[in-house]
Amino acid sequence: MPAYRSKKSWPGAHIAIQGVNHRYRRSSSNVLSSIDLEIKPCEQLALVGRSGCGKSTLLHIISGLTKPTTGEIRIDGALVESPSPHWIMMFQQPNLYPWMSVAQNVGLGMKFAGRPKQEIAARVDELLHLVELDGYGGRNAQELSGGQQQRVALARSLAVDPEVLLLDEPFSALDAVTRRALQRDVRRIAEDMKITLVIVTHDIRKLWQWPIVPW
Ligand SMILES: Nc1ncnc2c1ncn2[C@@H]1O[C@H](COP(=O)(O)OP(=O)(O)OP(=O)(O)O)[C@@H](O)[C@H]1O
Repeated sequence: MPAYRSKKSWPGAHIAIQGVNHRYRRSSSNVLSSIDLEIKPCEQLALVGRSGCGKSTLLHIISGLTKPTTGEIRIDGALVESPSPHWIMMFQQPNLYPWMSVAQNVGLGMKFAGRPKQEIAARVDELLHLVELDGYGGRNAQELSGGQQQRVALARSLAVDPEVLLLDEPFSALDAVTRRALQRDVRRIAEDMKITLVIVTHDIRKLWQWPIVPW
């Protein structure tokens, strides 16, 4: 696995989940009740709980995609109020654009951010090397296997240099060997790039060597 040394001089992002309650609009009860959790800079944590207990909802709240009914999320002291390239979520489906090449998918966030073409091309090459997809840049995204597509999704997430990566069971549909390799690689990359990492799952057997917080 190629190494990547972070240029960040800081210790990584700290996440504070404070008094979070959440109730969906048409629901009669809370999905989340009084959630308090502190995640330290560069910590790598697995939240494990039964199906339907609210794990995805909590990740959506941390990422700013969903506003909690009450309570708040702070990342390095700043209130999370909306999605941001600084805190990125990866989903079970890689959600690549099938009509685009692998390189175009990986570079999309940088393109939207207005980065120059040459910088995007160099960064995409670096990231494809990091996720062990050297030479795949020109391939069509839909020609890749499920594991390779998740590697592309990982490279795309890393392209914007996030501080926090939230994994909503992104590897659960993959075979055991591929899943284990991807988890090992994402943990190694997160350590190198000083990214705080949170994964959620209802299936503890699908985790590979994570510190676990039971729900
Ligand atoms: N948009 C929504 N509107 C109403 N209810 C929702 C919505 N999204 C999720 N829920 C409900 O909230 C509860 C928690 O859902 P959530 O997806 O957070 O659970 P989970 O722990 O991630 O489950 P799983 O392990 O099966 O993925 C479920 O009962 C679900 O039906």
